Amino acid sequence: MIDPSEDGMTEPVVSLRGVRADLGSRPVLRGIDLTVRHGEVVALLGANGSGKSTAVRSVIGQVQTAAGEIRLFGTDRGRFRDWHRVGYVPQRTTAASGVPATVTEVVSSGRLSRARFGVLRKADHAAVRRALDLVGMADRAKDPVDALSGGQHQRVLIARALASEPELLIMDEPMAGVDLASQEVLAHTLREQVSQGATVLLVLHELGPLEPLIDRAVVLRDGCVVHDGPPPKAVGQHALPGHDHVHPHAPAGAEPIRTGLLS
Ligand SMILES: Nc1ncnc2c1ncn2[C@@H]1O[C@H](COP(=O)(O)OP(=O)(O)OP(=O)(O)O)[C@@H](O)[C@H]1O
Repeated sequence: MIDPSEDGMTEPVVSLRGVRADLGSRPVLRGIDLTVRHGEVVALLGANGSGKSTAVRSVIGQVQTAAGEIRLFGTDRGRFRDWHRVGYVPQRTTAASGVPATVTEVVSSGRLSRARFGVLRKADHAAVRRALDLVGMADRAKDPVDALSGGQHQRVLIARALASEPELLIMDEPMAGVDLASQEVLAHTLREQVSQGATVLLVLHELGPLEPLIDRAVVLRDGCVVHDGPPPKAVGQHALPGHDHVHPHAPAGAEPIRTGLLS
């Protein structure tokens, strides 16, 4: 029988094997394995400080790893150069504040990885407009990002990631601090991307409105993977719209694997 892992077509889009990372001399990732296959939507869940952001930041090379192997589209991360194939939405910060950039300028910066010699051409400007349209921000194109609400700002960061028309989207808590209207726009945008074949790795605190999109959940605790499989049901139900909290303990009688995964 042919081992599908040896078939180039089924090479995972993201693969981490035994990845360890230390931050400030403290072990934050303690040997994690994570695989995201073509077209999959994988949620990385876990309590505060469990290592979710560190894991995705190690994938895009923002965190140095102490051991293990990371591959992107089958290539060792150290040798990977096709960064236009990857769209990254960082955990929302106040990065925009004080920066006198317009919405279009911010989104255009996400297209530079595709632009030849760093010059945006007609097709690039069209891709930027498409990305703005996708997140419903075309009418704010000329506004300074400083003038936007938190949810609108997040939409702009997502448009920036989409501007390079990436095959892999990595998002760190895209729904955090985002108003309901923007959450719906983001869920819709993500649905569109997924229906067009995008592969998605999402850091989430709770599944929330993205729950129907999630194929698999990987749960971290103290820098280790404690669950890799179907999204934890108990958590999912509580994370549906109308539930803005996650119970620290699963109800009595719940399957052990689902108990307190996020606590
Ligand atoms: N630059 C750093 N230096 C030292 N420790 C760090 C640094 N960045 C993160 N940490 C620590 O590493 C641990 C994991 O952080 P990380 O941000 O990956 O967790 P997380 O699961 O994404 O948490 P959250 O849900 O709060 O974002 C935390 O204890 C955090 O305090």
